[in-house]
Amino acid sequence: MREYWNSFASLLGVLAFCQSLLQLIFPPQLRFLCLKFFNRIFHLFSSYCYFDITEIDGVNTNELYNAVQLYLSSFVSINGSRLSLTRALNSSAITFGLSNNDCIVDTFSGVTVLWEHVVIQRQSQTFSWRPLPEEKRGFTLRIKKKNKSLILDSYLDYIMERSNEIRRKNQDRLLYTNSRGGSLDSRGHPWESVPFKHPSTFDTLAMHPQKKQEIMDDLEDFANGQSFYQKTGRAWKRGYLLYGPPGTGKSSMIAAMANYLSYDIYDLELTEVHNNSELRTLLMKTSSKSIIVIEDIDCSVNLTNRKKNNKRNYCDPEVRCGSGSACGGEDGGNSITLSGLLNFTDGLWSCCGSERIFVFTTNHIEKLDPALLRSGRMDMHIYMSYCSYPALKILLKNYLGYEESDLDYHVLKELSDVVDKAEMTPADISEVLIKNRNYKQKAVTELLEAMKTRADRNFKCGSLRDKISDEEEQEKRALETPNEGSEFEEPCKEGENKEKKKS
Ligand SMILES: Nc1ncnc2c1ncn2[C@@H]1O[C@H](COP(=O)(O)OP(=O)(O)OP(=O)(O)O)[C@@H](O)[C@H]1O
Ligand SMILES: [Mg+2]
Repeated sequence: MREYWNSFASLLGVLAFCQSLLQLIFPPQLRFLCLKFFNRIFHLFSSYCYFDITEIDGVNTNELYNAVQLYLSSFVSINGSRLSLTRALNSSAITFGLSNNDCIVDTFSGVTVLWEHVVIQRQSQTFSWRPLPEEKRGFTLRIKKKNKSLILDSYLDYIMERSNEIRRKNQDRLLYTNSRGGSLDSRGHPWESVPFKHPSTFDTLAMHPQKKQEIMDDLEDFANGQSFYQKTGRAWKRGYLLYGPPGTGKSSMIAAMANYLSYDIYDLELTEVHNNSELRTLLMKTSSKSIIVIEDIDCSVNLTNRKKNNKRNYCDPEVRCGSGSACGGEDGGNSITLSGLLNFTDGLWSCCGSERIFVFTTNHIEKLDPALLRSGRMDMHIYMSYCSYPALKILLKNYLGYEESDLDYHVLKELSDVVDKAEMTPADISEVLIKNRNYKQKAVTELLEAMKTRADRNFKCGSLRDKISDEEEQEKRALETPNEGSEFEEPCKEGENKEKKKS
């Protein structure tokens, strides 16, 4: 045994001597070239080839890296021996991942591949125009050279598909916001995200069941319509305009849509967008299977029609000063224009990515520019109305567990008579029901009382309004030089005006 150790020690000595000799003879550059050369030779004769998938590709986030990470996380918990566990802020799901510099084997169509998660420290002196993560992360895929075509043709596509599926099914969907005002994070993203957990669904949404079904069918058709959109040459996107008084469920409807289709939501805050090109960047960074929302579009920014904009926009950075210029305009330096927004929803840029839904909401549809409303731009205009009787029944069921048959016939009759006249929003009604949800009878009685009071008030206000506007009308007509002949037409005009007011 001692002899064996002696010869091993002398061998090490010889090796150390050879190494120092080599270092003496070969300068470092030459050594590096030699190593590279031997590496090449090794790869030439090796039966394997390698693919590096880095987390950041130049300056952009590499989607394939995220997809691989997600894909591996689906089976790494069973096969891996050393795992990294992560849980995003506010998320309920724990994600398994491959530990740093660890490997895992996968099989696809009978072919075995090896994945290695490579993590190295980033050199601090590396120059970058934005902060980069401290570690360089990537996956290395090792496959047999003879299987290269199979892997490149189908395996990577399969990974992308699977990762999308996994993300939709297992992971929390995300609610994105651009509240950082255009600045990018270390991975080059202008959006910030939190897990999306809104409980609103089409079941909890109080609206006419037929209208609800129409919307659900439309969403379903859209989600399954890839080949239709392809065949007809249309971008795979759809626009919904939700309008109606506050508290009628526009935001709840968006949440229900996202939950129904399992889509992410991008809540676009227009006041945080400085110009049209920033808007385009935001659009480019949205993923497919998502809903892009602009709430209260009438009050977000001063969007006037394109003609007016053209006149006014001598100070539009994109027209004159070049993108990013800081020349202020009427709207205090915010140079996002209606045409920019229209391009965002409808132009060439709107179809980067696919399967996306645009939803705009407003309380005042009459304030919107007709260009935004023309058909093809917002495919469906959905009026979210005051609570109707069918919607009221849904609220009674959801909040109190009351079916129609559980309520007294007379109470039902009273409710159905007064609900339209009361003009109460589902938000108003749900407030009354929540307050008394432990005393169901009391809840119904109080609701009926509240509705009657509102209906009474509306009636009085309505007749007062009619009276005032009739007087105003008469005064106006008196000032507009009345002539004898016009008296003949008077009753008819008045009738018309009343009709208009009603509508
Ligand atoms: N149609 C509805 N069905 C069920 N609940 C509703 C409905 N409308 C409103 N609500 C309730 O009222 C609350 C406010 O509704 P929501 O925020 O969706 O209204 P909104 O129309 O978006 O209002 P705003 O125009 O002020 O943004 C919600 O939390 C929800 O509980
Ligand atoms: Mg809302």
